[in-house]
Amino acid sequence: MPVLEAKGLHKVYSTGEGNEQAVLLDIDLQMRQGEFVAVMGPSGSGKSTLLYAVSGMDKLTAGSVIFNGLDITGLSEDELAGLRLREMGFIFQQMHLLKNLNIIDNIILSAYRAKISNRRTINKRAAELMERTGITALADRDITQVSGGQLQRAAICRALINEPAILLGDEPTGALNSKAAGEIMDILEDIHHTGTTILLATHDAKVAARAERVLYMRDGQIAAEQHLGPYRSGTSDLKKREEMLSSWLSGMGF
Ligand SMILES: Nc1ncnc2c1ncn2[C@@H]1O[C@H](COP(=O)(O)OP(=O)(O)OP(=O)(O)O)[C@@H](O)[C@H]1O
Repeated sequence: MPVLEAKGLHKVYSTGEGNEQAVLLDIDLQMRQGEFVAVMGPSGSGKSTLLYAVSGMDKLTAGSVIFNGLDITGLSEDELAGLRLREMGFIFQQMHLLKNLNIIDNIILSAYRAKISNRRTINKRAAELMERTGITALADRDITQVSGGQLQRAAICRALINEPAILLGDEPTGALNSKAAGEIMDILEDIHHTGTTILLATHDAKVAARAERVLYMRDGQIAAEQHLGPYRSGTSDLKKREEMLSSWLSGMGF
């Protein structure tokens, strides 16, 4: 059973004075458990909208999303919020960490909200995640006292605290320099290898080269896709994958 199955996703925005803009056009997408998929495409092609649509954050004009066998299209806002909290992890620029909480409290907050574990288990998992992402020493820091890369590591810990079935990322390395971006991708790669399904939107071929499959969106449609196959971390293979992907993308005018 696919972890995520989107059928005929169609999204139309009203742009005022009776004008409408179709942003997603009959998109079909299936992701298997543990798969790592990257979505690329020009600015405005619909990548973020696709992520919002599959997570139920945006209402569809038509189509359905089946998540772990459950059709989520007809769920209420509360049911969707609960599902996202427990089963989906988000690394979106718009979902900032909370300013009045330190790093550790930002990470554990959604675990307390989800009420699926006790305090001891939550704290243990947070400690493991911080260790894995190299931010243990920053647990008590205010979020204004850490770097952009460290904040992004904390956002990854927050996204994973409830052990989601899928991790969704919108430009997870967008605000980072290339060294910090590479480190974040190493972490996501490691998370993928432990079995987490990942769907990322990115402009960066270096980021997408880690994925097993890359979708290319144009004008609200998946215009093409490239199967790169599994990537073995730390191998020189990454450069080759990136070159192959870049030439595929330039063939499509990206
Ligand atoms: N709330 C909205 N109302 C109207 N149009 C919108 C809204 N949100 C997005 N759009 C439009 O939908 C289209 C797709 O936007 P989306 O953010 O999904 O693109 P994207 O591929 O993620 O772009 P980028 O790479 O720049 O982030 C754009 O033309 C955008 O202007």
